Parts: sequence; C-alpha cells; structure tokens
Amino acid sequence: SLCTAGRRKSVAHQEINKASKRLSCVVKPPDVQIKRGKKFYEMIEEFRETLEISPLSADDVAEPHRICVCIRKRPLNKQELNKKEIDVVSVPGKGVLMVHEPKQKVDLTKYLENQTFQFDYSFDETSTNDLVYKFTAKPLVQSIFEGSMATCFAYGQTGSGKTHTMGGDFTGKQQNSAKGIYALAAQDVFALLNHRRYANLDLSVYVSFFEIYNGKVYDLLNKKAKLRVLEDDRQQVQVVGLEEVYVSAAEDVIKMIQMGSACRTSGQTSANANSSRSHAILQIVLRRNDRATTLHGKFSLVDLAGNERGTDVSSNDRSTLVETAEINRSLLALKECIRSLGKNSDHIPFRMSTLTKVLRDSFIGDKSKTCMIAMVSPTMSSCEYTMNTLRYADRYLLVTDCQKKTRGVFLSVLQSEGTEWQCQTEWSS
Ligand SMILES: Nc1ncnc2c1ncn2[C@@H]1O[C@H](COP(=O)(O)OP(=O)(O)OP(=O)(O)O)[C@@H](O)[C@H]1O
Repeated sequence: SLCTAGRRKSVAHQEINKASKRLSCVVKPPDVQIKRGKKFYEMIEEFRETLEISPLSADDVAEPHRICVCIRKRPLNKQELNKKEIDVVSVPGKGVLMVHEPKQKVDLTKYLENQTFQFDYSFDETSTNDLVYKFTAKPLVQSIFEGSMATCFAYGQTGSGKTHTMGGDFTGKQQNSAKGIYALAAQDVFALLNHRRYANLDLSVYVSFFEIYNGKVYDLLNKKAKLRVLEDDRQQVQVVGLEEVYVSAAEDVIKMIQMGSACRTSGQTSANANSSRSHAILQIVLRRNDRATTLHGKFSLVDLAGNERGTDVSSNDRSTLVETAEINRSLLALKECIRSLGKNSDHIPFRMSTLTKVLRDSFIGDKSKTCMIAMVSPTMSSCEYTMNTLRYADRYLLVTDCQKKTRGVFLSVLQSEGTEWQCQTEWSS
C-alpha cells in the first residue's frame, strides 16, 4: 500500500544517505562529471529497489471518471542513452509517479529529493498506446453515444510524447496513424455505431480537424483556412465555416488525420516550426440523421502546445514572447475550466482563451467528461519541465473537490505565483 511505500521511503532515505557518505569518503572520482551522474544513478537505483511495483495491466478495469487525470512517462530514447542521460522518474503504479530530483547541500553532499505525485492512472515507459487508450479515451467514446461532450487532452513539454500518444508512433519517418489514440477512438466509434444498443439512435459520424495558433483557428481539412470564432447571444460558440466531413469508416478518419497532419506541418521551416506551439484539435461528432442533423455527442481530442514555452523567458524575440504569452494563457484557462467543471461551478471562465472558447460545450453540464494525459520525459535534464507538468496536472490541484484518500494523508501546499502554480506534495503514514 501507499502507507508502506511512505515508511519505506524514509528508511531508504537514511540508507541512501549512509551509502553516499561512504562512497564520497572512499572513492576519489577521476572524472567528476561522470562520477556525479553515476552516483545519482546508483542512489536512484537503490531507492527503486525499495519500491513496491504494481504496474497497470490490460486486465485491470477502467473505472468511470468525470474528470480523469493521468500521467505517462516515455522511455529514454537513443540519443539520451548515448549521452548517458539519467532516468529520474519512477512509476510504481496505482496512479503514483515519483521524481528523484538530484540535489546538493551547501557542503556539497548529494542527496535525492523524492517527490510523489498521485494521479488516477500512471503509465510507465513500457505502456503501449493501447493500454493508455483503454484507461483514458476509451470510456469517453462510450459516453458520447450516451450524449456526452467529451474531451481528451495530451499535455506536456515538446518531445515528451504527445504526438506519439495521440497521432501514433513513428517507425523512421512513417507515422503509424492507426496506433494512436485518435485512430483507436475512431475504430471504437464505428464499432459502437453498429452495436445493437445504439443502432436505433440512427446516427452519423463527422470529423473536423483544426489548429489554434496564437489564438487564431486554422482549418486543417481545408488548406489551413483561417476561421473566425463567434459567440451568439445564447452563448453558443461557433467556428464559422469549419469543415465537418462525413465519414463512414475508421479508415476514413485515419485518412483525415493523415491529411490534416500533413497540412499542419506543410510549409514549415525550422524558423516557423509551429506545430509544437499550436494546439491541434480533432473532433469526432455524432449527429442524428434527422433534417436538422441534430448534435448527439462530440469527442474532442486535443494535442496541446508544448508547455515548456511557459518557462522559456530567454528569448526577447517579440513574436516568440507573444506566442509564449498566448500558450500560457490558454493552458491556464484550460486548467481553470477543468477546475470549474470539477467544482460543478456555474461560472466557467471559457472566455479566457480561444482554446477554451471553442471547447466551451465540453465544460458545461453533467454530460461533460474530460481526460488529461500529461506526458513526461524521463531525463534529469528535463527535470524542471517535468516538475512543471506534474504541478500543472496534479489531480489534487486540478480537481479541487476530490475525495479524501483513506490510504494516506495528502499534504499539499499551494502557492500561486503569477500564472505558475507551485506545490509540495508528500505522503505521510
Ligand atoms: N511512449 C513512447 N515510447 C517510445 N517512444 C516514444 C514514446 N513517446 C514518445 N516517443 C518518441 O519520442 C519522440 C518525441 O515524441 P513526440 O514527437 O510524440 O513528442 P511531442 O510531445 O509530440 O513533441 P512536440 O510538442 O514537439 O510535437 C518521438 O521520436 C517519439 O517516437
């Protein structure tokens, strides 16, 4: 249990400290840089041996959630392995993720700061897209047949695996679009459409795919046409002229994804490689086959802009600053809207950004359901970005009306600093 993990943690701490002291007395490192890295690596390995591991399996049951917050750690890649980068993230399972942050005291003694975060589900580096899908988007697909407005977000720093998760993995330059959450969701939509339980609803499936860059909407199924977002007097938000393509099979959806993704990256040079600075939104829409093609349910799958821009203040290029401010604003708005949804609040601050405006439907009413998959890179060099992601997505901060866990006492100290949230989390037994 987590309580045991908590107790073990302090014991492990002492042992690790002892071990590191011994090492530092006896071993004189010839190459400080490498030795330093290695020592942290050893400390982390020793700590890992004390962890109780119970990874999520495909046989586990996906519990229904109105708001589900998950974390996915990607494996170290080839370049990182070549550079002998250290993996500082552990996923023991049961929704827990730990970061082993290397620290140094003023007297230069090294120690690990082990921070624990709790989510609904945590996926380790061996998890497949299929497994992630089962616990995140799959339950939402079912819900749109019941009339829900569902959203699934991929959040994280550039290179942490958002596109891999949503759009599918790459073998060389070729993306396996059929293996991403977009495609897996599309396959299930058609499976359910033909299921006898929903057949009498007489529904058709439509797809739209668009991008939000610097607060502007671009249609990825119509040559990146720039579209306007309007709100009528009944507060209904409309993206004027957005293509909504009728699809009759999952393969059609995959074609649209490939077309849209190609459109998204076309004409990009390294100077304007904005795909990781824009939000991509795929919408799978269910409409009744009546005269008005009445909306029945909608699933929005969102590949969010890289969040590291939020901390990147080194650039003084004006367009980058504007871009950064816009990304920050939309991610903060998203967090506020999910928080309002969690509190069942009447006030949804959706006007704060274009992203939340176009997703307004998804934040109102008891039929709204949402899932956030936060991605993290495992390396020591991305530690700071990883901590930012974890703080953003921490279930207890994102969803404030959470139930008290009986397994442990959760302490969280919230401190608001501008648009940045800072927190400390600990388990105590
Ligand atoms: N779970 C995983 N297993 C194996 N490889 C992965 C995994 N997640 C990501 N990768 C690999 O890591 C690299 C970066 O992933 P990806 O392009 O999905 O990141 P991203 O977060 O979408 O970045 P960007 O914001 O720049 O689009 C890719 O080469 C991808 O194939």
